[in-house]
Amino acid sequence: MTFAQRDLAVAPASVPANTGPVRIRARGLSKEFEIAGKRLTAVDRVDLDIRKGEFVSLLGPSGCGKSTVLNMIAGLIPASSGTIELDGKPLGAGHFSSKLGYVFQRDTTIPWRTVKKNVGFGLELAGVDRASRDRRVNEAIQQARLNGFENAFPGMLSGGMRQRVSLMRALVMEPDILLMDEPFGALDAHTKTDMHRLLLEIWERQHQTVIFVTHDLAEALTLSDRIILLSARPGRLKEEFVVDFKRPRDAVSLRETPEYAELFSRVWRSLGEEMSKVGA
Ligand SMILES: Nc1ncnc2c1ncn2[C@@H]1O[C@H](COP(=O)(O)OP(=O)(O)OP(=O)(O)O)[C@@H](O)[C@H]1O
Repeated sequence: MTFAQRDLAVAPASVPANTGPVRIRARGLSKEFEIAGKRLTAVDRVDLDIRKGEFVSLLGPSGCGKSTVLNMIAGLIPASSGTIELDGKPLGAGHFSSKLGYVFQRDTTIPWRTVKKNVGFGLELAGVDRASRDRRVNEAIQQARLNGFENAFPGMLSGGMRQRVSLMRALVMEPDILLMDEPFGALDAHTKTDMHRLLLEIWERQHQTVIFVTHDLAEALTLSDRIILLSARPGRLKEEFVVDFKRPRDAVSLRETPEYAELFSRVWRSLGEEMSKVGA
């Protein structure tokens, strides 16, 4: 199925996200770093089950190990102990699966390539032929409302537009698992909300399995099916929250509902306990 066909095939919204098969399973996942001769436990025995098509946010205070968990799942860094399985098969460090797409917080656009060439970079590396590449890139550019900027260089774009380029560069590869590390952390509130709308629009059609790292509770509530709260370092599982607001969601009007306010204050209290440990 092409990017466009898949995009048009509206996924059944009524299927509860948390009853599908487990795609990513982590057991006893731990990571120790050595800093100036001292061992630091960043992540401590984390167990995760992320189901097919689920949108899960990893939330926690700064430095609690969220990115470290994501990087271990991506195979970018090895775990000190524990296991990670993808569809029931062990996933070792360095085994970056073609099923996985990764979007980083920092600007990863390539300054000397145009928008079109940035979006198509992965397809080019994968050896996709010119005609299919052009078609897929053009569709992605339309979808991200970047038309008119195909031949612009990243330096000519706003931060939000650059992040849309990075997002589409990952999505054009049609990953069915998307790992996102505070992708909108550097954007102002309005641009961030625009990105939430774009991501929700795409996800609600394609239902990728998403792990989204953030320390922004409003963002986690807007986007996710489930929030996994990590404790202050060393990152341990503290609490899980099911976010069952109906979909499709509107990133702005959702925040005006009583359900949102109720869940926000519940998670806020638990997150606040961990935040205060960091500050102490
Ligand atoms: N490569 C590394 N070498 C040494 N220490 C590291 C390394 N990467 C992360 N750490 C440490 O591990 C801990 C967890 O870091 P991590 O970046 O995973 O946290 P985080 O929850 O994603 O933080 P933030 O929200 O601020 O991005 C921190 O104390 C950090 O200093």
